[in-house]
Amino acid sequence: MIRYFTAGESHGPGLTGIVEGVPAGLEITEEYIEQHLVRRQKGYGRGGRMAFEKDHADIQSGVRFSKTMGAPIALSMVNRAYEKDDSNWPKVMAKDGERGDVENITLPRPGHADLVGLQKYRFKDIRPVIERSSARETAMRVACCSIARKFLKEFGIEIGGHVIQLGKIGYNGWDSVRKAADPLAENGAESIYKAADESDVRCLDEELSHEMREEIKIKRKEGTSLGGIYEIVVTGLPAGLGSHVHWDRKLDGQLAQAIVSTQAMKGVEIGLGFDAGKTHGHNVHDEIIYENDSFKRRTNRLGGFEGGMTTGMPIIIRGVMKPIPTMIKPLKTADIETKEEQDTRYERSDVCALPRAVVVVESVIAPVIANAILEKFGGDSMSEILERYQNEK
Ligand SMILES: Cc1cc2nc3c(=O)[nH]c(=O)nc-3n(C[C@H](O)[C@H](O)[C@H](O)COP(=O)(O)O)c2cc1C
Ligand SMILES: C=C(O[C@@H]1CC(C(=O)O)=C[C@@H](OP(=O)(O)O)[C@H]1O)C(=O)O
Repeated sequence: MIRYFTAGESHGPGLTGIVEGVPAGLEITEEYIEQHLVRRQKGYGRGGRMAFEKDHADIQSGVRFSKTMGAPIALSMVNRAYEKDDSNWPKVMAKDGERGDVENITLPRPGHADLVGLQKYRFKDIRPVIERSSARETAMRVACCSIARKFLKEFGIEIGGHVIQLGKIGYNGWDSVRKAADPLAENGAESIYKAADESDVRCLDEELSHEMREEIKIKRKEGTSLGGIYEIVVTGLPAGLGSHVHWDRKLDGQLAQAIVSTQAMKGVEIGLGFDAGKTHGHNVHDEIIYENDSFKRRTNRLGGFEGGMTTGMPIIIRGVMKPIPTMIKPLKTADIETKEEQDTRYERSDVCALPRAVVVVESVIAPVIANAILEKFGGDSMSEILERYQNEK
């Protein structure tokens, strides 16, 4: 079973990741990981920080001559924000010594982890909460999960995501999204992300991309922020990953958990999702056919899942990201020291991180699916698992 841990503060010296349970013999390089790190940094609506961070994960252990050894893989990444010549962060984030004149942050931002994190850990300063709740952590998540993504690729399983709604701009219903994404998915879901990456808002539709960009411009000027909805497609799956027999073995539920555990994610839908509740059964269930020696579904409105198991059709899963909590135009908040009403204080922030978040969500679902493969076809080395996969799938 693949597990990963991340450590590190947003403005500390760097981020650390440990990925445990990766079988021996998987080819992995820093260059492979970096391509997804670079993708995560790109997107219209990003804030100033992404202009100078150059995310790169150093492989510290577990890999020899570009192949995994079955041992834990340790990754490390520097925060350029900390290292810059004019940086105050070594002083603010010092691991020892006296606090000196480092100010307390006392104005919690509604929608961020600030107030509850402070209440929970009994801090008098919001800084420690900001540092760990920040989506800076997603840089290391992407690095760790890219290894699982590479594992899946060895089985022909590909993941690709795209933006389908940004604020009020988006596709006109399920069929119009399918028209844009499904022809690409026929060549594997990576075709979806490669096409979406051509757009700086990660939308497959040129006209919508333009409107989304304009919407970000407007909302930035207004001093507010935006979220939206994305769709992730996974292709090349065998039928029967996950299980119907117990709640925590249902793969669709596990994927939802991975997505909602990502900063700012507020919901998940699978296939038609919430729209399935607005129509009748004949518009929802996918008829079964037998074609080219295997069972298939005539349509894929249930997004590749029945009974918590993959049907063998592509997984289609969507998530919603709320608008960014840090905004130029203030909201009201209460100072944690004086308890007086105040305007929130603005610090550098993304206006819309949705295009970047697509890469994070593509990544966080990879270990979940990789573990379903390991559960069914498991082994200690890639050759052993691939052998079983070929014989048994
Ligand atoms: C890729 C990405 C970038 C983000 N950038 C910012 C940001 O610049 N400013 C901000 O206030 N929140 C940003 N967020 C959202 C916060 O991290 C998130 O709202 C916060 O951690 C609270 O957690 P919750 O929204 O899951 O409740 C970002 C989220 C993601 C996924
Ligand atoms: C650093 C990243 O995202 C950060 C996520 C984030 C937040 O509050 O979640 C706040 C911002 O941090 P800063 O104030 O240092 O600019 C973003 O830049 C990143 O994605 O690598």
